[in-house]
Amino acid sequence: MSQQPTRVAVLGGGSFGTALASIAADNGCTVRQWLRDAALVEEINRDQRNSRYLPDYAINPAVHASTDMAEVLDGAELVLVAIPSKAFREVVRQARPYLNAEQILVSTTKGIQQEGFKLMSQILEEETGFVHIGVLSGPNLASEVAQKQLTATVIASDDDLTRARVQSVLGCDYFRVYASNDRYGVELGGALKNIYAIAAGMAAALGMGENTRSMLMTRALAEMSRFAVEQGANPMTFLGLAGVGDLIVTCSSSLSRNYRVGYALGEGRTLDEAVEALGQVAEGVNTVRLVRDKAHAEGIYMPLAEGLYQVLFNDVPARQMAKMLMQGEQSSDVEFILSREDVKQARRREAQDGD
Ligand SMILES: NC(=O)c1ccc[n+]([C@@H]2O[C@H](COP(=O)([O-])OP(=O)(O)OC[C@H]3O[C@@H](n4cnc5c(N)ncnc54)[C@H](O)[C@@H]3O)[C@@H](O)[C@H]2O)c1
Ligand SMILES: O=P(O)(O)OC[C@H](O)CO
Repeated sequence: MSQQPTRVAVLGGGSFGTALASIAADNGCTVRQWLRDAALVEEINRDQRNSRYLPDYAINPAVHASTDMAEVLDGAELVLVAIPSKAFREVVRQARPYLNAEQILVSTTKGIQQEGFKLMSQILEEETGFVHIGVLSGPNLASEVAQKQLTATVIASDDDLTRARVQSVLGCDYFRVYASNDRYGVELGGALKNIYAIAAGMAAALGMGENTRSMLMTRALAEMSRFAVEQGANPMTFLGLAGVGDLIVTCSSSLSRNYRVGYALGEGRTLDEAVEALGQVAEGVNTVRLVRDKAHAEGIYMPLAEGLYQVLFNDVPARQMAKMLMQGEQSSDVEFILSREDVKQARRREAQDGD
């Protein structure tokens, strides 16, 4: 008996949503994509192009786009939500009347909601109360995924059906889907790395070298893991694709929007100019503010996030901030091996001995 193709709905007509819709269609799924822009819908259905977000890429003709949420969600077994964090809850609310508890809902969005410091899968949970909820995150520059460059990602969920279904719908010979049950850690990794990608873009524009980039990325990983542990995530997740993997690609590539915002700032543009020139969402701009405020409130040591916040929102020149960061505490390399407190104590003793 032949199996029916899986019915997949993608909410969002941006670059990542479009790339994922095409993968699912390549895998033989029945795919519908929801967009609010009628002209783009027409273009996708007529020309198999998304000239606004993925201009150079031919979309699988089996992807059917629509502005009609009811039509897109009708019969969908898997729903991928690829909407920027600012509009995420609003779109899930629009979708809610057409969703049912049998469906699998997966967020692909790497951002944080200001109210309550909520991650996107928590919003899916709050708005629906469903059990089949997951997060897709990893080193996944949409345009490379669309070009079928060999890529890997992570599906994170404590629901094994969600993990297995996403692996079968999206996994193919150029896109590998690894599984995790640390949904919170995977999702936090995806959101946090955007902060450091802005800093890396800025460092590149300022002509800083490869040693600097390596230091920045490695200390970013230490900072992200420190924050994650304080929030109750498993720090081991940060050794995987959704942690260090995504950090590497986003801090290294001018295809990253966050990196590009940082680069523009490093060239001397204002934040408003940098964001406007990008014309798309760089989630890290908002995330740095939220994470910095939370770190402040909870006494978590995050010098890089603090420094970037000062550059972005308090007009501190990036070079001056880099200098200040180099004069900060010389602490432990890997805090899970040698604690920051042990390093501090040794330095205090050394200072006393020197007196
Ligand atoms: N682009 C990537 O390389 C990539 C890769 C992995 C994950 N992501 C994550 O996926 C999320 C979505 O990314 P993307 O690149 O597909 O998005 P995008 O920024 O390219 O586009 C977002 C889409 O959402 C739509 N949208 C925005 N506000 C809306 C609203 N109020 N109502 C309805 N639609 C709205 C836009 O019209 C657009 O179609 C991002 O937040 C990002 O963190 C992106
Ligand atoms: O373009 P960015 O900076 O949103 O990054 C895209 C993806 O998150 C990379 O994995």
